[in-house]
Amino acid sequence: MAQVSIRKVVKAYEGGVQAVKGIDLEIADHEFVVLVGPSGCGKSTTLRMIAGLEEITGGEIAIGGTVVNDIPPRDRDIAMVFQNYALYPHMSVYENMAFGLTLRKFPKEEIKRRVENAARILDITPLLDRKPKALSGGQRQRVAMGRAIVRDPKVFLFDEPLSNLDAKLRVQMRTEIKKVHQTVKTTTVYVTHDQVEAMTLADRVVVMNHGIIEQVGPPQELYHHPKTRFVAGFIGSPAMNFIPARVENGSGALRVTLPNGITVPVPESRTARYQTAAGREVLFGIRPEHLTEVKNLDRDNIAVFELTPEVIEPMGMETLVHLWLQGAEVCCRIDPTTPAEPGRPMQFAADLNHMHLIDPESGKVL
Ligand SMILES: Nc1ncnc2c1ncn2[C@@H]1O[C@H](COP(=O)(O)OP(=O)(O)OP(=O)(O)O)[C@@H](O)[C@H]1O
Repeated sequence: MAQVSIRKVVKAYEGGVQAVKGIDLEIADHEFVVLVGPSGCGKSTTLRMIAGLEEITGGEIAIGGTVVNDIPPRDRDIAMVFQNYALYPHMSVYENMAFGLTLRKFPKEEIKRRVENAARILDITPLLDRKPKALSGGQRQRVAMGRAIVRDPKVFLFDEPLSNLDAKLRVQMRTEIKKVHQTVKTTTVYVTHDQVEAMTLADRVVVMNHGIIEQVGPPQELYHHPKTRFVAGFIGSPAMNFIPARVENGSGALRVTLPNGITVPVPESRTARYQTAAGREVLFGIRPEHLTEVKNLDRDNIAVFELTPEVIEPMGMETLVHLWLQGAEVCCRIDPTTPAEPGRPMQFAADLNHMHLIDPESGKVL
């Protein structure tokens, strides 16, 4: 049985904005699901409907098999962690973590056991007597998570919990959240606009755009097999290159022609799939990591062609090369030891096992 079921859920705000346009999603027990998408895509609204903080306009949400449409937030057996940790300033860390249980009239001993256990998981035992003002941002975030853990709810809901932290702390807390989930295994729904956070945390990523779900899948599946241009461009950093191209059928073999007379042969394994695109304009999609300097030419399905770098960005572990092909920006990832200079043409190799063709009209990956 799914722990959270979202069935044909619609949310229309007053004034007619349809923030969520009939989405379906089944979240399994113990699963960590991340809702990700650009600002305004409806991810927070979806989370708030699961929490009961926002009324549902249509459809139904069930938690643990019970439809909760008409059940108030406090009776939904969920715990929510927000970006502003909302700790009570006059209470100690212990009291902040215990508060929800005290309200629910848990026995003192049970409260102590749960708070101490959560403090151990989060490594904040030495902080239990402190007040929130004597804590760093990361420590406050741990206390906020502690408050959720002690409740032992069916579902954790996280709404951009790391967005107030600096870049370094974000990465640390991300690992911390993953570690906590591996320990307590509580079903989690997590909202972020950061695709790296989504990829690193999720068992399954839900990519939302304009109030709909574009694609749901494990991180690797979204990376390797995006179904739409939106997902292809959203997942991965730097983003996938989209180069205007045309599919040609020459003497039985399919090939893709790119600007500047560059031609790439379609790998045999893709011929049947792309046959219907013959004679059509497409977008040739390739990630920067699959468009590199020429090195291991023994691999199958490599196309080599000359390009002229325009901007070079050394990143330490790698170097990014930017260039423009008839207006389309193209980014390539090369080894930092490979010499590259703006204006000096060099050979690049495209790994065609990782190419994508996209219908420019529908945005669908072919
Ligand atoms: N209370 C509200 N009243 C009217 N419209 C709203 C309200 N809350 C959100 N919206 C609108 O609904 C849409 C989805 O908002 P939502 O906050 O769910 O998006 P989001 O993907 O979480 O974005 P962000 O990352 O910016 O929070 C947006 O167009 C937003 O302007």
